[in-house]
Amino acid sequence: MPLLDSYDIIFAGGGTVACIIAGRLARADPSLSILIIEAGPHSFNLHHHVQPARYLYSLGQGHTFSKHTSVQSEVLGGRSVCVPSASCVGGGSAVNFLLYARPPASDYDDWENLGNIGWGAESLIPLSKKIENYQIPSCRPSVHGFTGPIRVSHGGCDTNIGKEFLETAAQYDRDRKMSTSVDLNDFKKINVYGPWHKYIDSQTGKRSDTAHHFLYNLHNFDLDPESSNHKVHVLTKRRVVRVIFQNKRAVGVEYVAREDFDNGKPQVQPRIAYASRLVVLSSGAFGSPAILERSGIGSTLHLSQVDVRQIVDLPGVGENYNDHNIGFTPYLASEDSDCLDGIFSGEDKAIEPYLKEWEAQGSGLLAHSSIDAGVKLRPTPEELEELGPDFKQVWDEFYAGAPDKPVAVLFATAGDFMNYDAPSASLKKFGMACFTAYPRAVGYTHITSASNPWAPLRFDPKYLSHPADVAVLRWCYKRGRELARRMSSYRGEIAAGHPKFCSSPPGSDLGKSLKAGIPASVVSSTSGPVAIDTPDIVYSEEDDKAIDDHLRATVGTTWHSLGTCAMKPREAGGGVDSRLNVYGVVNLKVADLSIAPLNVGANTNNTALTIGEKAFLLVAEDLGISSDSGQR
Ligand SMILES: Cc1cc2nc3c(=O)[nH]c(=O)nc-3n(C[C@H](O)[C@H](O)[C@H](O)COP(=O)(O)OP(=O)(O)OC[C@H]3O[C@@H](n4cnc5c(N)ncnc54)[C@H](O)[C@@H]3O)c2cc1C
Repeated sequence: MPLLDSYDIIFAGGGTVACIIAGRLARADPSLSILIIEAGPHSFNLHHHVQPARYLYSLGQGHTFSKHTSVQSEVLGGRSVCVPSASCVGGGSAVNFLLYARPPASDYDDWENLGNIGWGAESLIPLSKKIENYQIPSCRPSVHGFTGPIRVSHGGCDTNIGKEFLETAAQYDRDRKMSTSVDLNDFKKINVYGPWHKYIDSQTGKRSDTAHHFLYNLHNFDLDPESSNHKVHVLTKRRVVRVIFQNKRAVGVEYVAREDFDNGKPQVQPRIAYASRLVVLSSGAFGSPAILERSGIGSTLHLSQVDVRQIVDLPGVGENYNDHNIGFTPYLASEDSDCLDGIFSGEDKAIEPYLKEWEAQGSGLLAHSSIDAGVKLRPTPEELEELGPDFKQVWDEFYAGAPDKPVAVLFATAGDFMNYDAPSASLKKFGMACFTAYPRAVGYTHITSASNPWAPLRFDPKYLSHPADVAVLRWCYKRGRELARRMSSYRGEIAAGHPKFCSSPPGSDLGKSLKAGIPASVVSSTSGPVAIDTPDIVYSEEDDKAIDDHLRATVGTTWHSLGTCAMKPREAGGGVDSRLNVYGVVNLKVADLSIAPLNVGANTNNTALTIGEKAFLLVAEDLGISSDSGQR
């Protein structure tokens, strides 16, 4: 069935969520004609998608990403930050760092409490089980699924960095537990160090994404929409400009290819595809609000600034931008450490040693994400003191009554994500990565052009503009550092990736004033770790300031953008109702992470997968299709 002008359903965006809904709909009702218009290329069987450990190299190359540069931020010292979002079929699920993480159950209950009936934990946890094929032995069946399409395993091997992180935590952090068999993703566990699993198929060692497990495996699916025998067509490398309405009823979309544009101006007429039953915006937290604004749905102020005629006044569109704020800290590692820096470089000669094992058995470092172990942290009463008054107020208002919510998530990384230079080629690198689970600062994203979907967005994530967000990352830096310097692989710190401390070595006046504690100064090299019972480093006020300055100079995205077409009441700034219908028009839904009304305390892919399953049920119900037949 070659390309048509008219379809039953059109998806604007072919990312994580879209592939789930389209794949399930196509199975539920094979007579449905579906068009997916995706900004990026296909990802089918390409090694930079399916071989897990290549993700960091792909991010550096940028071919399957859109980069969003923020306005300059005063609190970040005038710095702009760059937040890439996925741009390929499969979206984030096809390019992300593969970490399997589920939020605390109370996050979904918070969504429901905003008036979104059917979006609480009781409704969503079964969907999170439905989508997964959990391949970890000895788990609690009640919270996991074993027959869904998305594979979850520990990956191709256990790194010694991950093991040491857990061993060190067990001995050093007496306030928390450690267990090598704990399930950290049971929707409630916090303050236990344990293994961290990944979206990797344990049998093949391949990435488990929604493009391969929902779309590319449809019977008779063809990458070329012109020669396809299937009724699901995917048009790649095109962007949806706007939704076409007739009397506020969505009847199709206008789309363009990049080459149709020159100097920001269309050189050829944009094309239109019609949808007789439904248009679904699934373009992610940057893409979906931008399409709505170009379609005339948004705030009067923002639309008038770009000369778009308003058809629905919806001030919440593009607001409520949420992400997590991350800090990566690099350490030197012993020669025998299992680190992924070589693979991260993307060089064939560095990948070659791992290729055969991956091809033959689906195992080894190529079937890895570099993260084996982590912890969802909540502070003890003493640590709460240390976090200070800015955070205490947030604690009282937000965390104290929600015992399953972590304040931050801390991982050890078997490799250095920031690629700092090591002083000696014989040394390897590992890292500590920590992100704030619920940053208080919330940003925005708005269009700057009425018609050019490649024009930069006016965007500010507002990182660290709330003092509590700085306090959490400062605390995490110190915690990660204490753990790192006790790990057997530790060989020192890479100064360029640490704060510029002013404390002097012990013996100096300042050292004495620190009550003979260990001063904060960076240890550039050492022959090994400190003993477990070594006193903690003592930080002066100046040292804390140095950490804060460092955080402001380096804090970045966790690639977890969400919330910009929030599912909440219209008068509270909502973009969609709890059936995902855009307010003020008909036949138009948004289905992706932009609908999340509040942040979640975890990496966000699992929430996107769950939204995909929920959205499928809603769409199927609206279209009168039995959702049972969409199961496999
Ligand atoms: C680098 C990176 C690392 C990450 N690591 C992890 C991790 O380890 N674990 C985890 O749980 N989560 C991780 N995430 C987050 C997670 O992958 C995302 O939250 C999730 O995939 C978002 O799903 P979505 O469907 O909302 O959007 P996406 O999957 O981003 O899909 C949106 C799609 O819409 C397309 N699009 C945008 N605008 C248009 C337009 N105008 N017309 C047509 N198409 C358009 C885009 O090209 C994209 O393919 C990571 C994300 C990234 C980017």
